[in-house]
This record gives sequence, structure tokens and C-alpha cells, in this order.
Amino acid sequence: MLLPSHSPDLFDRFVAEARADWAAYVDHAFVRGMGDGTLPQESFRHYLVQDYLFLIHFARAYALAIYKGRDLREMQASLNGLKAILDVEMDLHVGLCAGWGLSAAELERAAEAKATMAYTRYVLETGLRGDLLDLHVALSPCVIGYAEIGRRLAAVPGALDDANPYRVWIAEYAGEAYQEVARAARENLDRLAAEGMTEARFPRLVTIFRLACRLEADFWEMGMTLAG
Ligand SMILES: Cc1ncc(C[n+]2csc(CCO)c2C)c(N)n1
Repeated sequence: MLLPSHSPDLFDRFVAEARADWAAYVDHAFVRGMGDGTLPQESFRHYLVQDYLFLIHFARAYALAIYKGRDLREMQASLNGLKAILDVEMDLHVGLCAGWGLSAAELERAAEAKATMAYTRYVLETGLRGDLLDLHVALSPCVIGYAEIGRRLAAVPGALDDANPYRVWIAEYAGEAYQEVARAARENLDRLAAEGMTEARFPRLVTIFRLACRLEADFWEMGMTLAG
């Protein structure tokens, strides 16, 4: 029997339901500016500082996912995610920031922008009041969206050329290692849904997904406008 090469997973269903908000996020002017190299470097620096603060709260969300795990396997999986962020991702980010002239001390004393606060607290609150599926749906535009953005940008002619100051960022998210992280996140969503998501719950999950996409778009906007 011939199987379809790709049947829609839960994430694809969210995207189909929230098409406009998804597009406003993954095709934001900030993203296009990275692809063609026209993004003002000051905007990227502002983004990098805020992303440092974002990643700290992202780590807290993974810590919450350990707490919300229903068995040891789920807790272990979230622990691995938390370790990857604290032991690997943060160092990578601090290294990227150093290349852009941002010292660790500067990152540490930075004040949180409103868009950073809104997005990170929304994700944490969604996880606090809901279950593991709610939390992972809130996190999915972030984890899976960046893989999509990386792939799209890598396909832009010249995006990975030496002349583009954003080539390192693009190569990182377009790279196989990060694409695999996103694939695993998709599978994780499907597994959590298979373990008890009723169709009646789907619209509420779409609402969480849509809001998270809008808050991601606001995060790009904050970088673009240098908003505090
Ligand atoms: C605003 C914002 N959204 C998404 C990501 C992507 N991201 C978030 S956490 C993480 C590590 C995954 O283990 C990655 C790649 C980001 N950096 N900043």
C-alpha cells in the first residue's frame, strides 16, 4: 500500500487554523531583513539582548514541564530539554552576542522589554494553569517556528554569503541539528495529543497557538522598533 509521504500532524493543523497570525510571524519584516541583510544592526543587537532574557524564561518553562510530567519518562524528556538550554544554548547565545559586541555583563544588566515580558509570562501562565499539552502548544511556535524561518531564509539567494551579517544566525536554525529539534517537538505534540486530546479541546489549543504566534511577531516588532 502506498502511504502519503507527509500526512498533516497536529502542528500543521494549528498552522492551517491560524494562517494569518502564523504568516505575520514567520514572514515578519525583521525576518526578511535578516534574509537580505538589510535589517539594521542596532535592531539585531536589541533583539539579541532581549533573546538572552527570553531564553532564561524559556528554561523556566522547561523546568515547569518537568513538574507537569505525568511519569518519569516525560519528566526525563523535559529535563533533557532544560539541560540543552542551560548547558548548551545559553553558551551559544552568549557567544553569538559577544561576536556582536555585547558582553555578558551587558546582557545581565539589561532591562526586560514589555514584549519579552508579555510572551514569556504568557507561556509560563498557560503551562501553570494547564497541562503538558497546553504548555507545549504555547512553546511550539517558538521551537518549530524558528526551524521554519531558518529553512526559508537559507533558501533566499545570498542569505548565507559572507556579505550577510546574519548568516551565522540563519545557518544555525537552518542546520540539521536544529531541524531535528523541531521534528522531535512535532512528534512530541502528536504523542501528547494521542494520549488524550479530544477534538472538543482543539479550538482552545488553536487559541493558545494563535496568541503565541502573535507574541512572537510582537517580539520581532520590538527588535525592529527598539522598543523597551
Ligand atoms: C523569541 C524567540 N523565539 C524562539 C527562539 C528559538 N528558541 C527558543 S529556545 C531554543 C532552544 C531550544 O532548545 C530556541 C532555538 C528564540 N531563541 N527566541
